[in-house]
Amino acid sequence: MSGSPPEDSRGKAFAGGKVLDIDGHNLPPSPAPSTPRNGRKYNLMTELVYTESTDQYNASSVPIYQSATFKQDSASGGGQEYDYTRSGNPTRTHLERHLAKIMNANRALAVSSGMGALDVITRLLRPGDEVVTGDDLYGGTNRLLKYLSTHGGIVVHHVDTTNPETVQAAVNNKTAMVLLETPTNPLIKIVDISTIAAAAHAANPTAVVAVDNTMLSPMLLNPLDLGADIVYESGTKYLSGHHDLMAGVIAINDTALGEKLFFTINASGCGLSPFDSWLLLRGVKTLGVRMEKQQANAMRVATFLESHGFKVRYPGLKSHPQYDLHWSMARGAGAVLAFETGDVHVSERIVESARLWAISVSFGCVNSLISMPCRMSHASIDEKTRRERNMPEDIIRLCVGIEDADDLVDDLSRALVQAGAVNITTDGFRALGSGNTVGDASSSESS
Ligand SMILES: Cc1ncc(COP(=O)(O)O)c(C=O)c1O
Ligand SMILES: N[C@@H](CCSC[C@H](N)C(=O)O)C(=O)O
Repeated sequence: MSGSPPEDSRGKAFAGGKVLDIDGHNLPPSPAPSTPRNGRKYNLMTELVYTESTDQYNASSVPIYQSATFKQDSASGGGQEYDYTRSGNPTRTHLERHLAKIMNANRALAVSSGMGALDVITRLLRPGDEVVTGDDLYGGTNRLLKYLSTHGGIVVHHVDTTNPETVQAAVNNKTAMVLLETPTNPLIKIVDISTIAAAAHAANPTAVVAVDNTMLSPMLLNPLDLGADIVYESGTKYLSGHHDLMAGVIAINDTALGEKLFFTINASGCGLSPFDSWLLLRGVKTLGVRMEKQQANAMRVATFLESHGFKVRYPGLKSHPQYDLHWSMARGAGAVLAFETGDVHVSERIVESARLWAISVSFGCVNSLISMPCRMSHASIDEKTRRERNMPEDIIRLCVGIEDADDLVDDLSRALVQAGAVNITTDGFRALGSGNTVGDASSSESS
């Protein structure tokens, strides 16, 4: 599906050419797709901040076109780029072109939330279609898929996506979509995008492979380069980085697929607002520096926990069972990690003892968060299903921010001790039930 050359659909609309939607109707003029994906001039850290001004006054920060409608030159209903902000807005177009560039895509589309992005994508499905997806998925994704299987006539197969053969076995000629997350949320399992995309396309060439890249962001992973047809992510997380907006982003290479997705966005009215487009563009510019610091802090925290005997899930650690696979695809480990304590009440006490780490859902923000996924972000997955999918109730998720690493480790260390999560001796502490006591409870630099 991927790899079609870029095409300016706006040109077709203006030339009076017919661009038809999936049901055979004329499409409204859509804002021009981005410049070609290989049109990057600089390295990613530079491209994140570099945009060519499209403003008549050469404004350094793109203006917020806070206008719902645009005056037209004539009554003929054509001949200009924008008519109504639901269909297109200059601030949103500027953002979308910037996102397409950094997501290695021909086109990017900005919508009102990550779930809004998935909703748009799943409207490609028709009753009777099948979806193959993971058994460890963000709770909201699971909820939307469950809704579609209950009310939309879609058959959803949840399989172990860490095993490409299992995915391949689940794909058949009714499979319209393969939906992947890597690392998975919250168990931090790694999924081999290239192998699965190749196997899915071989088994059914019309199947669309969609990857949720929220956990890593385009800073660390480009699923389109690995054979995915669609990449989407919650812009609420790393892309914006400050938890001050909700946004979703979809990126594609295939022109026709892009038009279908744009049609749904315009028809359903979920395009990102001008103000949030501006905020997201501002956030993206610091994605590189934020991610570098967040990853360094996450590695420090993961190493600290592991050295004190906790079972830590983080692809930056060599102990991660899919370490090599992760690094064969990605440029970094991200800043979300999870660990278990063996006791749900101990986990609860750790979370509630933390002070610097805010008890909060979400991730990708500049400040550090701590949560219990089974009770918070993934509570919409019922307990029986969580058990069937081996989601440990005691799992704690840490979403690491840009604070001073010593402060983060010290606060966590204090919370572990206060919660009674560790055995303390004169020479240090170690996770309950994990063997010898090592480390020094009073120092973040221990072991
Ligand atoms: C992996 C993942 N995908 C998608 C979403 C949905 O994003 P949003 O909250 O912006 O709707 C979230 C979190 O909410 C998420 O964690
Ligand atoms: N109440 C919300 C929970 C949002 S979870 C946000 C984020 N994806 C995370 O993983 O923390 C809901 O029901 O969707």
